[in-house]
Amino acid sequence: MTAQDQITTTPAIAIEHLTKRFGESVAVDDVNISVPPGSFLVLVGPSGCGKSTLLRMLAGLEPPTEGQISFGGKVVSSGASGVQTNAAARDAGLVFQSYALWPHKTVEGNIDWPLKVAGWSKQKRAERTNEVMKFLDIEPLRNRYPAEISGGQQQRVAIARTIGPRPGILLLDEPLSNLDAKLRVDMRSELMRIHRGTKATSVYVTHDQVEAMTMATHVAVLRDGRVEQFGPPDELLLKPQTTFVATFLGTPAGNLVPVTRDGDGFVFNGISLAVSAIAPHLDTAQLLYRAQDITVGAQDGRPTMKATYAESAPIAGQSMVTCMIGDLRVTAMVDGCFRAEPGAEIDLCFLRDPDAVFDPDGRRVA
Ligand SMILES: Nc1ncnc2c1ncn2[C@@H]1O[C@H](COP(=O)(O)OP(=O)(O)OP(=O)(O)O)[C@@H](O)[C@H]1O
Repeated sequence: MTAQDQITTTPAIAIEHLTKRFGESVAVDDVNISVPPGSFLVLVGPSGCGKSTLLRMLAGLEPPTEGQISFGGKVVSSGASGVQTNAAARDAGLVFQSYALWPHKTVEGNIDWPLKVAGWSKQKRAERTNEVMKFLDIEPLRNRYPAEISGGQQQRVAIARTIGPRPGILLLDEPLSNLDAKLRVDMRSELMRIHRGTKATSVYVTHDQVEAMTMATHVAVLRDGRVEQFGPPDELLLKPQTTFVATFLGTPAGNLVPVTRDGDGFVFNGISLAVSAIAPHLDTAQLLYRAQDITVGAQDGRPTMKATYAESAPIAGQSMVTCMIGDLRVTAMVDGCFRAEPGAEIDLCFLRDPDAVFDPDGRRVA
């Protein structure tokens, strides 16, 4: 069952045939995504793939050229009919990469302002401001100005300001990218707590696949404005439908080995890696091997080939070893600490059959 099939209730967000053109260039190209209420949808992909443009259309900051967006069954943007509910009336809160706090307002003033604009009474505003400051652990900062608090604290204030009016949809555009590595990891857990606490449906843009895989209930991998694959994170990781997804997701990313049919086998570098029966209709293919399915050192009965050692990095008690077979970069895993002289010849052993087989165009065939 795909993520799409699981939607039995009205989707919180339904994106249908959504396209955005800027002159001749297509930033978002016929995107279709639906998610149920309470989902954490992550839009992930390389720079320029259209993530921010898609989020800006969800926020009502950019009208679509074609297609439509519905929130809870109500159309909020439509290229055809010209419906374009303005940003403030969408029940959606937006958190940017740059926190954009009002510099002349205190922390409390920043959080209070959107409530005031929305017409909340003074007492209700005070109650809600205190509640979100407590929720985000920023009460002691209430009288400070943005310039007097750290980047991580500013980010918390920006989030508090956005969730204050209780938006049904939370839109987050690379909100952690200005934070250092440790704070990013802490804030990831924090954002998930906030997501659960607010019960909002969240859409989160990132180019960091680790962030995507940790936080998402649903992931859309974007490439050149199109959805390459959409589904729960595990489905994308375990069953990538294209070589792009297979090599974009996962830590370390999967290895793709180009092979050619030779008799009964698919051969790379003169060594038969798999029986050609796994893709009988193909003369050439690309085989996916996870890093953990390749190691250093020959083993009986398993295909082994010579490679040139490049580098290694420790990862959770293992070494992630990078080496070259001709022009092909391969990542393997070795238990414990492994180092060699860069340029040294090592044996690489393929421990298991390939995880997936792709045709020359990058589509999964097995
Ligand atoms: N206002 C605009 N006018 C013209 N082209 C634009 C405009 N905004 C975005 N684009 C183009 O649309 C494409 C998608 O841009 P977008 O910012 O959505 O990508 P992104 O995936 O968010 O990238 P990044 O991760 O680098 O922020 C890019 O080719 C970009 O140059």
